[in-house]
Parts: sequence; structure tokens; C-alpha cells
Amino acid sequence: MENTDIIEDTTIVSIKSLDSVASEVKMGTSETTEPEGGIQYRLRIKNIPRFASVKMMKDLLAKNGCEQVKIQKSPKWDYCFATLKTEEQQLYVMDKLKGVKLKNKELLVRIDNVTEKDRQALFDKRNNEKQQNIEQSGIQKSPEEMLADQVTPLHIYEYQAQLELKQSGIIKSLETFRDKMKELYKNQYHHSSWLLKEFDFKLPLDLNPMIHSPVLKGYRNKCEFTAGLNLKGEKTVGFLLGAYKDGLNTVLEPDNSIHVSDVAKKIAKAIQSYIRQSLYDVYDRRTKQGNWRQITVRSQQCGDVMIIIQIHPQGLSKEQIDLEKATLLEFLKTFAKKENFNLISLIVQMYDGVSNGMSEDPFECLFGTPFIHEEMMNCRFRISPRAFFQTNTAAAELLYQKCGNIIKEIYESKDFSESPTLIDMCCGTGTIGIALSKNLGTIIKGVIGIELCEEAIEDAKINASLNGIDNVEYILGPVEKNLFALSKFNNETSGTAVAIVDPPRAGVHKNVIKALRKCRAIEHFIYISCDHNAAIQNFIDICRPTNNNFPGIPFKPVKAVGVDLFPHAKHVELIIEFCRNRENSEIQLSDVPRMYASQDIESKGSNFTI
Ligand SMILES: C[S@@+](CC[C@H](N)C(=O)[O-])C[C@H]1O[C@@H](n2cnc3c(N)ncnc32)[C@H](O)[C@@H]1O
Repeated sequence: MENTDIIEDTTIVSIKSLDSVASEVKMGTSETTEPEGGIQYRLRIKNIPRFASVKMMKDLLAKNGCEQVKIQKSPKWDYCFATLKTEEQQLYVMDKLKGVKLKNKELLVRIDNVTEKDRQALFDKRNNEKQQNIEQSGIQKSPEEMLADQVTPLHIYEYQAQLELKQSGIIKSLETFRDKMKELYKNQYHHSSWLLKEFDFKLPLDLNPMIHSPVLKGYRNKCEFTAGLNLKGEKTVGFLLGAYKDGLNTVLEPDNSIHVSDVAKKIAKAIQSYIRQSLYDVYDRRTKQGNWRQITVRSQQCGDVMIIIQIHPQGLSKEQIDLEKATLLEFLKTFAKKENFNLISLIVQMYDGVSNGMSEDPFECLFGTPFIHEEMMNCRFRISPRAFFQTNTAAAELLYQKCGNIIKEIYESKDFSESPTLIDMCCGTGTIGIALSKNLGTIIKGVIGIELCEEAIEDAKINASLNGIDNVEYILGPVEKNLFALSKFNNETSGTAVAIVDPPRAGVHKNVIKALRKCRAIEHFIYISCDHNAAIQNFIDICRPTNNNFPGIPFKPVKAVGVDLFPHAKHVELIIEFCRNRENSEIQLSDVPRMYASQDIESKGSNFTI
């Protein structure tokens, strides 16, 4: 639900001391403690490329003896902020960055401290600006309509029109991809006849009609609600209207949110009434006061419900916290019984940091098990609180089935001497590998899953045995750092492999694409993207001509299909099947469609633009 452009690294603020100066600098180790005196010791680091990521800046600082500094950077900025806990640390970092260059440009570092008063004034200014913009736009919308536009921006369209909009978004991304490929293959038409083929929409692949979501209302199995104040100043559990960065801090109930399930709405309302009677305030992100922060409800298709309540412990004694937990537990157990839902897991997280969302702080399970289950594709999956699970189970089932059908078609249509190993990259709780292994039988020889989230990997291991899949291996860590899982297939005897890459919105690191290209055992793979626009660069790198940076035989796209997991919202999942592009003989003139044939292919191709 959150929408933040600013990528913020919220890890602890501490500096590794490399010399005697540093050893005098005593660093705190917890990000969660507020800076002394309400001052944020901030450095503005200028002269950096816009594309520099938080990680790149962190690595640069670490290389210069400053480790784990909190960095804020938006992809649009040619600067970033580094926040330190004390003035000493600030001066230390400033000193260390003197004369340091990034991409041949010397960094410009200046102190840009923020006091609590400044921060609140900025918040108020943005809030006023936002209100003025709304007034000036002349569009009179109720707060409920504004919230609906924000969380389900396509809600005003009929479902068919929503699908058409999403399909045209996919076409646009694929056209951008196609145009870029044409540029890259400009003088190498003999390697890219696939770009000349005209499929539907003049795209160089078959784009199938969108697969609809079988459920249009209340489909989300996970909702993150904020505890805050509504427009009347009453404690409310629901969605934040607008974004905090715009100075907005109002929370509205999810009653009219079409994608929220009935059970999640009921739970939000019940916890709201509980909080309204509580002596403790909701957490105010402007003043950083208050206790009730966030309520996450996971309500699975199979009936399992998990509730996670996040509380800021400030001002509360241990006795008060214990009493609150016990009262909450009784309240929610009774409520679940009365409303007849299956409360499987009630979890509390105490979190005193300033960032929003789920933190790394521990969870305490007050009731039931620290996980729930979901059922799909004839399988049962355990899901831990931090593990990713597709938010629309019924539509995710269609997504996985489609991937299964693609693999089935590939391996049944050709005479493959042996079944491939399925490499499930970014496997979450192991859903795709396990579901396909179980449903495709001997077509899949075994599964290797790679995933960043430790809890998800633990779930995946349990899920494999829950579903009787034994030929599995799970690797914990970022895919880009575990590429041995692919390179080990370069051995002649290691057999064949098929990969499914299902990364988060930004796509995968380019080293993953390079490794896929270099992996001799992979002839086909499937890329599932939940942000086709952001994935274009990955698609380009998958198919670009071979060079020193991108070795290996390039792939070409074969077919694509959108699967709508998010009715009323803008996102859509896009599946693209890629296969190795083994053409290396010059294409025949007769292969060139008429629109290109008029150009002089024989004239060395240098002017020939595909
Ligand atoms: C879109 S989800 C897909 C999960 C799974 N395939 C499914 O369908 O449930 C992306 C997953 O990638 C994981 N992830 C994010 N960055 C990663 C990385 N660099 N390496 C490995 N996994 C990553 C996330 O934790 C998340 O579980």
C-alpha cells in the first residue's frame, strides 16, 4: 500500500573506526533511538549521478571508512542525505569524504541538519501545498473518493476496460523493448530475424489476451492498515490518505476499499474500536508521539487469519505492555469466535524506529502459531509473517498454471532426453517450484529455489516436505550472490535446467541476467514481472547481442501474457517466455517482411535498420 519514491536505508547508524580519530567516536548501534536534542545530524552529499543507488552510496561510504550510515536517495536526485546520530559522527564522515570522487566527480558535502521544529514546519508546508493543489484543481472529491483513487486508481472503469488499459500498458513496454532491440541489432540483422517477424500488435513475440482475475472484490489476502487519526481527529484504523512525504497524515477506514476482504474490514473495525477505548494514542508520524502504529491482516483463501499489531513502546512500562498484550489477546480471541473466523496467529511487534512498515524487530506470537497456511494448486503452503505470498491467491493460481503450461508445452513438444531441473529464482515460500513439481510430475526433475528472506526459505523447506516434494534444494541469499546455482549447470553431466525468475518490482541485478546467458544448461526460461516498465532493462539485457559484458548466446522472447492479480489497481503481472536465440546464419531476403524488403539488405546492412 505504501508508495515511496525515496529509497531509504534504515539500517543502524554506526561507523567502523579505522583510525584513532574514529576510535574516539562513540557510535550508537540502534537506528531506533532518536537523535539527541531532536536534531537530525544530516549531510547533503551533492555531485552524484542520479542513477546512484542507496547501496552504491553505502558502498562508497564504507570504502572510505564510514559503515552503515543511513542514506536517503530518490532516483530523481543528484544528491543524497546521510544521517548520523551525533555531531562527532557527522564531522568524521565529512572529513572522510573530503576529495572523494564518484564517477570522476568530486563529492560536495555540506552540513544540512534538521531540527524537530524544521521537520514539522516542512510537514505543515507540504500539507498546505497539497491542500491548495486540491482546492485549485477545482475537483471536488470526498475524502473517500480520494482514497479510492489512491488505493484502487482504476475503480472507476468497468473490469473489461481496466484489462484493456493494462494490456495497452504492456504493449507500450514491449514496444519500447522492441525499439531498443532494433537499435542494438542495427547491423546484425542476421542474428535477429525474430525482430523482423510480425506477431500481434507488431511486437516481436506472441502477446496473448490477458488472464482475468477470478475474483474482483475483496481479493487481497494481505492488508497493511495504519493506526492514525481521521479527519475528525478520531483514532482510526485504515489507509493513509495521501503520502506522508506530501505532508498528509490522515487515516480513513477501509469500508469502501473494494479490494479489501470483508474479514479484514471487520478486523480493522474491531481493532479500531479497541484502540479508541485504549488509554494510549495512535502513533503520529509528525510528532513521533503515540503507541499504536500498524495492523497487518493476512486472511487466506483457505480461511486462516493472521493479525500482526505493531506498537511503539514509548512511555509504556513493561507491566503496561504485558497488560495490553493480555487484553488484546482476550479481545481478539473473543471477536474471532463471535465473527466465526479462524484466527490462527496473533502477533505483536514492538517497534520504536521512525520508518514505516514492518521492521526487522522480533515478532512475539501471542496466540496460535507464528505462521499460517494457504492452499492452491493442490498444495498447502506455510507462510511466515515476513514471507512474501501473492496477494490474490485465486489469480496467482492462474499465473502458476500458465507457467506450468508453458514448461509442459516446451518439454512435451520436443524430444528432450531428460527432464530439466527447475531453478526458482526469488522463490518466496517455494510456491512456484513446489506447485509445478507436484502438478507437472516427471516433467520436472528437481527444484532449486533461491530467496533473500530467511523466513521464506524456512517456509519453502517445510512446504516442500508438506507437499511430498523431495528433490529440492533451497539457497538463502540474494540471487545475484548465489549464481553458483546456475554455473554448476555448466558441467557437461549436470543435465538441463529451466528457470523461472520472479523478482520484486525493480527486476533482477544484471549479473543474474549475465549468469542466465552464460548457463549452457538453460535453453528456455520464464520471467514474471510485476512491473513491466521497470523490467524493460532486464528484457533488453536478456536479448542484447553478445559482447564482453554480456557473454553467452542471447535469448529471444517467444510469448507473453498478462495475468491480472490486482483488479482496480494499476499493476499487472507479465509472464514472458524466452528461449535461446540460436540463429547465426544470415536471413534470407524472403524471410524479411514486405515493409523491410524495400530496403537494400545486400548493401552491407550498415544502413539497414530493422
Ligand atoms: C514477487 S516475489 C515472488 C515470490 C514467489 N516467486 C511467489 O510467487 O510467491 C519476489 C521475491 O523475491 C525476494 N527477493 C527480493 N530481492 C531478492 C534478491 N535479490 N534475491 C533473491 N530473492 C529476492 C523477495 O523476498 C520475494 O520473496
